[in-house]
Amino acid sequence: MTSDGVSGADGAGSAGGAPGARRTLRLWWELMVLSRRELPGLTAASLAALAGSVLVVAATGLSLKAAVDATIRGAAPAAVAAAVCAGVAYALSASLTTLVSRLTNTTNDRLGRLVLHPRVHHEIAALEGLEHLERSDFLDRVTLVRSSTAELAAAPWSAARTVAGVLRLGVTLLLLGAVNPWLLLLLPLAAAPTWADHRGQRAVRTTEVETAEEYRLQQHLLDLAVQPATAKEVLTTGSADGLIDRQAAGWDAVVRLRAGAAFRAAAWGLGGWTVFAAGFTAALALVAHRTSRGEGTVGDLVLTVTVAATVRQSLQGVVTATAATAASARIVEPYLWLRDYAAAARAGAGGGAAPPAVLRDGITLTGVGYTYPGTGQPALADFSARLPAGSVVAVVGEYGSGKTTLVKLLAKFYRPDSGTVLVDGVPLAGIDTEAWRARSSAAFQDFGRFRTTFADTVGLGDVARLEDRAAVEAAVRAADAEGIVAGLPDGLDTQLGRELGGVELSEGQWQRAALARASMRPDPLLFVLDEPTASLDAVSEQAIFERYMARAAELGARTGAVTVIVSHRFSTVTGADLILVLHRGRLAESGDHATLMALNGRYAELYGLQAAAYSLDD
Ligand SMILES: Nc1ncnc2c1ncn2[C@@H]1O[C@H](COP(=O)(O)OP(=O)(O)OP(=O)(O)O)[C@@H](O)[C@H]1O
Repeated sequence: MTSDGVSGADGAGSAGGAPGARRTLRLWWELMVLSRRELPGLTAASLAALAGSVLVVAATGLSLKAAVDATIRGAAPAAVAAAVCAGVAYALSASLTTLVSRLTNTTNDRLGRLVLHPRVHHEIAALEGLEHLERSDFLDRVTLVRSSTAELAAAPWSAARTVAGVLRLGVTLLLLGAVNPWLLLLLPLAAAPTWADHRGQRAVRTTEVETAEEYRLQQHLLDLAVQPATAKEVLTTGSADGLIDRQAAGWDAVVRLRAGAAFRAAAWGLGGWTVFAAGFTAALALVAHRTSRGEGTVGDLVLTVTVAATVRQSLQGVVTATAATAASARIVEPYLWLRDYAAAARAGAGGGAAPPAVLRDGITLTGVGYTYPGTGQPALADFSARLPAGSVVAVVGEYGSGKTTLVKLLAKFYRPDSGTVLVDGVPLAGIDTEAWRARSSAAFQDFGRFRTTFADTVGLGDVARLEDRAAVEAAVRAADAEGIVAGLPDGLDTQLGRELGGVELSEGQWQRAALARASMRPDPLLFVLDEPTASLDAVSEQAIFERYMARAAELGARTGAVTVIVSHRFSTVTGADLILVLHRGRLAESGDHATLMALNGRYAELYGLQAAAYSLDD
């Protein structure tokens, strides 16, 4: 996937920008429908409690007025009945508010954790390639969305609570308007705190997105100092204090900016409330004055005092729900952006052709170039080579010469910026990525440490055969890892990872586990070994290479697979059918060992230097 291929993601809004109102409404609706489908009981109960909370406002005020007027008229039964109604409505109004909160929080929590969280992870996992994992705009949003799926699920409920709050406020003002139309002026004044709060929240949101990168950096620095994988180096280099100081400075900067935005939001809120409080005070004075002059009933006065008191609560409800609705854009924007990104990536993913069952001709690269996003220098430029079916191809070259980039392009982790890759004459770009991956195997130099049982850490190389003991054992043998398994307390069933109560493997043992994992697929067309022995001693290295050369020959004969071995150690790849020598992202020389030695160029020079260093013969 190229960065161009996903530029449509910007359609969801730039960093901190609000998504369009129509898209937001559509997402709210979608989430509500999802909530009703996944949690029908909870959703129905939440909606019923919300509707009830509107009705009890009118019921409280009207029954109190009726009780007072009936008392003054001397109609005792009516007064008692109205008083009972008022009491019940009042009690309900208090408990319904709490009930709405509890029900919606439970609904959101469950929908967020059980439905949305896995969905987001599936969307991310389904993305082709690695490029997105190296884009800070993508990572910023993933960080926000992953930690806030319950908040995302809460977004439509915040909107529903805003609507219910506005209805409660409307009912309240209608009752007041019936007493005196001047009291309706409270309505525009009620908008002041809502608007001010909205403005403040927008500033908070923008600051959060702006500081997300700095936040991640300080989190990374903290992790460096405390995680076992890096703690060794941190302790040896004595860099803990420096790292923690830098983390503290980063954290301080984030907190200062976020606290500043929160303070400004609070100031906006206070200003809005002051405007409303002035209007509210004037309204109460007006009604008291009119009642004292006999221009209304005592019931009107009670109704006004009671209902006016709930104006504050209703307004508070609207403000809180509006603020929560506005704040939900914090999570709605990144969620929609990620969905757009995934959709654009899927649309740009191109073809769905099946890979060939057996490779007959091979893989041909013509003029292939690739530059990592954000870097000016091409990692691979104008690269052309034919990797014949059934061959072992070695890729050698100094650090940073583009070896790993080449194998990542073959594995379809990135798409070339220029040139073509053909698999038996069919463009790799047009081959379905998942299907191609299902016919590729790879062990990378930065191999994963899967802390599962040893059997699973190997079996995950071919999920379909995860439970197939014979396949797992064969893969273990291919990676010369039987000795490791024999030394484990529960053999293949040993749990790995000390932090999970299991056994910790050495670097070389982890690498062999990764090699075994890469040997799980039975019939790959592409078999990549990127520095497969970097963590192994010289004897193991030789043994591994011999096994993999034999496996390459067997695969080559059966499926025409191309085995690509990346190595710094020239002596290990002399038996390869084809050796590609990379230099600064370009193909400097190619041929088999004898041809390259006869050429007496770069390969011969580097081979000679290494042979001297390792005291090896040609
Ligand atoms: N994810 C990345 N983002 C940006 N630049 C990268 C990335 N990966 C590699 N590069 C750059 O691309 C160039 C080629 O890197 P590559 O990893 O392909 O080289 P290599 O020959 O495999 O190196 P090594 O022998 O150290 O593994 C280097 O300059 C490297 O800095």
